Amino acid sequence: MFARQALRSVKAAAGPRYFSSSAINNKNVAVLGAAGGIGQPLSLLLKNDPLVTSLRLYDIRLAPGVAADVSHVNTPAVTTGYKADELEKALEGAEIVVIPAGVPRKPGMTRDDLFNTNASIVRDLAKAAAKVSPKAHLLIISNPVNSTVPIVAEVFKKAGVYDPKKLFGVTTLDVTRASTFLSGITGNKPADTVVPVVGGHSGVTIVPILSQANGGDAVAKGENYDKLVHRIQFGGDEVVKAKDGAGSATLSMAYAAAVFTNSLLKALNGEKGIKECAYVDSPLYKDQGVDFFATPITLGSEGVAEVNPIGPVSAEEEKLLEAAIPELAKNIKKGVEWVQANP
Ligand SMILES: NC(=O)c1ccc[n+]([C@@H]2O[C@H](COP(=O)([O-])OP(=O)(O)OC[C@H]3O[C@@H](n4cnc5c(N)ncnc54)[C@H](O)[C@@H]3O)[C@@H](O)[C@H]2O)c1
Ligand SMILES: O=C(O)C[C@H](O)C(=O)O
Repeated sequence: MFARQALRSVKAAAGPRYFSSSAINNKNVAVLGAAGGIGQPLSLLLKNDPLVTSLRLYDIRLAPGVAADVSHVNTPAVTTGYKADELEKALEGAEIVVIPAGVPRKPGMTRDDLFNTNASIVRDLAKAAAKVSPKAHLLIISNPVNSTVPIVAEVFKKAGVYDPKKLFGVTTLDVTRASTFLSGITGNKPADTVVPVVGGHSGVTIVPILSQANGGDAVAKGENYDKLVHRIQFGGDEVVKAKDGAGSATLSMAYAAAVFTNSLLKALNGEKGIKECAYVDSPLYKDQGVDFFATPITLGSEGVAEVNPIGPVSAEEEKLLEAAIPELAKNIKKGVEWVQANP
C-alpha cells in the first residue's frame, strides 16, 4: 500500500509536462540569480506559466536586460528586472522566491566545493527575504543544496520568521533524470516512469527508489542496477564533464524548477493532491541528525501539507539509505555551524 502511495506521490514529477492551470489567481514570483545559466531559461519558462501573474527578475548583473527580453513574450505575467542594489524592491510582495544564484561546478569539483562561495550568497539573499517577504515560499537551487537549505532555515529562525512548510530544496532534477534514464532502459514512456528519489542532492545522498517505479524490476539488482543508480546519483557530473568547464546543468534544471514551481502554484491556488519530491524539513531521520530530507511531499495552500513516508524499499535501497544518512547529517551540520558562526 505504501509503495502505491509513494508512486502516486511523485507521479506529478515524471515528465514530460507542460504548464497547466485550473484557476488563475494573482501570483508573484521572484527569481534571484535570474541572469545566470539557469536563471534565464527559468525566467522564460515562468513567463510562459499561466499561473504566474508577476515575475520579478533580480541578479547582480543583467537582470533588467533579461526582463526586457522575456517581457515581450505575450503571456500575462508582468515582468520586471531589478539591478544589483534593488534586491529588497524585487522581493516586495513575492509569494514564491526561486534562488538559482551562485557559482556552478567545473570538472573535478564536488558540490561541496561550492560551499565557500555560495553559502554567503544564499545567506545574504535569505536575510533580505526574511526581512521583506517573510511569508514567501523559498525554492533553493543553489548548491550545495544539502547545506544551503539549512543555511536559509537558520537565517529565518534567527529573524523569527521560519516556517518549515515554506522552505524547499529543489531536487526535481533528480526525479526527472531518474525517469529519463529508467525509461531509456525499459522503453516505457517517461511520463509513465515515476521514480521517487529521496535523501538529498549530491552523490550518495541521492537515493532512487527504483523498486517502486514502473519498470524498476527490469533493473532490480546486479550490474545494470548499480550502473543505473550511479548514473542517477552522478547525472550532474555527466553534464559538468560534457560542458567541459562552462558550468553545470542549466536547461534541464530550469525545466525541473519550472515544473516544481508550477506544482506549488497549483497547490497554493487550492488544487488538491499535488505531489512532488523535495528536500524539506522532515521528521523522518531527525533522530540521526538529519533535519532535512527529500521524500515525496504533498503540497497544499500553505506549502508542505504532508511529508509522505518512503514506503517499502529493497535490500539494495536500504543500503543506499544507510550510506546517504551520515553524509547528509554532515552536510546539514556544516551549513548550520557555518551560518551560526557567520550570521
Ligand atoms: N538544485 C539543482 O538540482 C541544481 C541544478 C543545477 C545547478 N544548480 C546550482 O545552481 C547554481 C547556479 O547555476 P548556474 O549554472 O545558473 O550558474 P551561473 O553562474 O550561470 O549563474 C548564477 C547567477 O547568479 C548570479 N549571482 C551571483 N551572486 C548573486 C547574488 N548575490 N545575488 C543575485 N544573483 C547572484 C550571477 O550573477 C549569475 O547570473 C549553482 O550553484 C549550481 O550548482 C543546482
Ligand atoms: O551537478 C551540479 O553541480 C549541478 C546540479 O546539482 C545537477 O545535479 O546537475
